[in-house]
Amino acid sequence: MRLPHVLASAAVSIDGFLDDDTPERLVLSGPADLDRVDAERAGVDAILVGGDTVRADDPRLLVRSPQRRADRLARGLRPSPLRVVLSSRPVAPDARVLTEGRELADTVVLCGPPDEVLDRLAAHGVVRLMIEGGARVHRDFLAAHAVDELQLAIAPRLVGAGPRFTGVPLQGHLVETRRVEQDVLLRYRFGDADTRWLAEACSLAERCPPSASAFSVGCVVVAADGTVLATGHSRRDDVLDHAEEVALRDLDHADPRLPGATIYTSLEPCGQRASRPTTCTQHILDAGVGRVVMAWREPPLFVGTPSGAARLAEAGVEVIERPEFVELARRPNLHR
Ligand SMILES: NC(=O)C1=CN([C@@H]2O[C@H](COP(=O)(O)OP(=O)(O)OC[C@H]3O[C@@H](n4cnc5c(N)ncnc54)[C@H](OP(=O)(O)O)[C@@H]3O)[C@@H](O)[C@H]2O)C=CC1
Ligand SMILES: Nc1c(N[C@@H]2O[C@H](COP(=O)(O)O)[C@@H](O)[C@H]2O)[nH]c(=O)[nH]c1=O
Repeated sequence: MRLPHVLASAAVSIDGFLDDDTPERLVLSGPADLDRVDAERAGVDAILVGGDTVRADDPRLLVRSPQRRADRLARGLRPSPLRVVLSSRPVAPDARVLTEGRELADTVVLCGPPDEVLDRLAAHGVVRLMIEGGARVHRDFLAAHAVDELQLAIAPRLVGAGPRFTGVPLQGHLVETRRVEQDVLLRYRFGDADTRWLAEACSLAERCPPSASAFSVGCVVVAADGTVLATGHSRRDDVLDHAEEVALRDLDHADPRLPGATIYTSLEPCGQRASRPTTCTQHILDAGVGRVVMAWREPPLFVGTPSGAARLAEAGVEVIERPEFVELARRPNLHR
């Protein structure tokens, strides 16, 4: 996994179009899906579009919800993510990405191949990037194998003519289908199994209610055949909840798939805790899960000597650490 983590987001018609062939802007998503996209915007560091999308749609590319803007501010972020326009020429001075919301977000214009653009954004501290189109930008980033997650909303209409959502030959892995009123959201991830499930665990960590006195962690339990058995994130059901604890709580420990399953977690499972008597390390051992893939080794912030990974390894669990995910795992943590 390289940084930034890239979420490509698009709305298409049933027949695969991103827009029609008229000059008027076509909004395919219904209100609930636009609100879902707004929540995704609030969870990234930058939103990127191509120059033709700016010329065709004149978007503002801002988080719309006042509550989400306030939540970002409370996390020490700008109210809305950095706006990035990919273009070989200057953006028209009257474009809304330049004239509107300047107090909420900056706008930069970048030019160059996807890898270079991503390196420049990473160097400026962008850990999560959302690409909102258009067709060419989606195609170029997919072709460069630079997309980690694709969110495709299918709207209930046929368009007939216009720019299509066109990719390249690339195998995706379906991680979720969700009805959003009249639209259907399809979520795909790319890459090998460990990479895509650890990235998914890090994305789940973004859902944690913020806390100054506990970590924000996400976790996915995946069977050997790729079936997701459970997911969890910190404080999911109760303020004291840990991610692995809630995921394993949802499972029957007699499930024969658990010994062959892997727990993907954005933080090393706790080996000591003050909040409850049973550690996540113990929950994992009790459930008999055979493999743990983790992103961030627990820093000695809340307990003196974090020891979860060592205890799991001593007990015969295969433990794999993927340090290239550390920045992604740290991002939702206020005290990082
Ligand atoms: N339904 C949906 O979710 C969405 C639909 N859309 C629709 O998509 C259409 C636009 O898509 P499309 O026409 O493919 O255009 P894009 O928005 O993908 O922009 C392509 C243009 O951006 C510039 N550009 C792209 N990549 C780079 C790069 N790496 N470096 C420098 N410049 C770059 C180039 O133009 P130049 O250098 O001349 O600026 C290029 O022609 C519109 O109709 C819009 O409504 C758009 C977003 C979302
Ligand atoms: N049409 C369309 C999308 N279009 C995207 O949203 C941008 C408009 O942003 P804003 O001006 O901030 O509202 C537009 O330029 C394009 O990137 N997105 C979606 O989720 N669903 C849709 O149907």
